[in-house]
Amino acid sequence: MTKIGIIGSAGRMGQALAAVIPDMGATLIGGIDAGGDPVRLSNEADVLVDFSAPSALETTLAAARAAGTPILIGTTGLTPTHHALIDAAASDIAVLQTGNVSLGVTLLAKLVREAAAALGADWDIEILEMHHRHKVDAPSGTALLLGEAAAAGRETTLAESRVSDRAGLTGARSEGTIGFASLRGGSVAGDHQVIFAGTGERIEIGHRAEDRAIFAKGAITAALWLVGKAPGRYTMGEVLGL
Ligand SMILES: NC(=O)C1=CN([C@@H]2O[C@H](COP(=O)(O)OP(=O)(O)OC[C@H]3O[C@@H](n4cnc5c(N)ncnc54)[C@H](OP(=O)(O)O)[C@@H]3O)[C@@H](O)[C@H]2O)C=CC1
Ligand SMILES: O=C(O)C1=N[C@H](C(=O)O)C[C@H](O)C1
Repeated sequence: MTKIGIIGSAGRMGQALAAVIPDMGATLIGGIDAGGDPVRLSNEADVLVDFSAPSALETTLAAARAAGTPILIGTTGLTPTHHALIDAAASDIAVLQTGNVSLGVTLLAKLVREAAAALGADWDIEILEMHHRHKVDAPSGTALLLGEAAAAGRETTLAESRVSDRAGLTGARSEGTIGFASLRGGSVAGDHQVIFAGTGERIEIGHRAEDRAIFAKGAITAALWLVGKAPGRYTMGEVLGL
């Protein structure tokens, strides 16, 4: 059976992962939290699953590379520097990083890309997300993933079109921008809505996560898929055949 090591094992996602692993033909061989040793875990595991904090990523990737262990990265709040580290690691090991491991959001991203391509820049795109009161990063990794899909549909980048800090006298909306709004409260597992606002009509498509089990199952499916893959950076679309 495939041996899985978890980075962030005592957290909300770590616990959700531990609950699904026995039913997915895998074994949980260990996990670490802040202060834990990723080197030993990387050497013992066939694949690592990371749902922790951005500050953990550099040492985790170094340990995974040294051991030749593939890794699924679900942690959000990553910066361009983290993405550069992931790109570098992908020259030695198989890596899949995504802001959302669910089937539903992976399909939603594809639909958003198609809609953005079909509608053109005079349809304003706004992305609304709501998460539980404990979440520490905003916009969510999923919202950014959906924004990237929308930008790709328009043949541009999110870096060129992102607006996520409206407050005060903002001025009118600039055409072609992609706006973000973040709500926090209660125990919401993760709601995302993409709004295409035209003149006189709107299209709204979205996804609601009702339980973290969908993330845990998606993460383990992806982790098992990564075992034995050549070094490189992979996507959930490739895992799910979408
Ligand atoms: N991609 C996806 O589909 C999903 C992504 N996520 C993301 O996963 C991450 C974790 O979410 P969640 O489980 O709710 O968060 P929690 O705060 O519940 O858990 C985070 C865990 O990571 C541990 N941790 C912190 N720093 C380190 C470190 N340096 N090394 C190892 N472990 C560390 C914490 O340990 P300690 O308490 O000791 O600090 C804690 O146990 C977030 O970034 C979240 O956005 C969540 C769901 C789905
Ligand atoms: O922190 C969470 O809980 C979640 N984080 C991910 C994100 O930032 O999009 C995925 C999911 O929405 C839950």
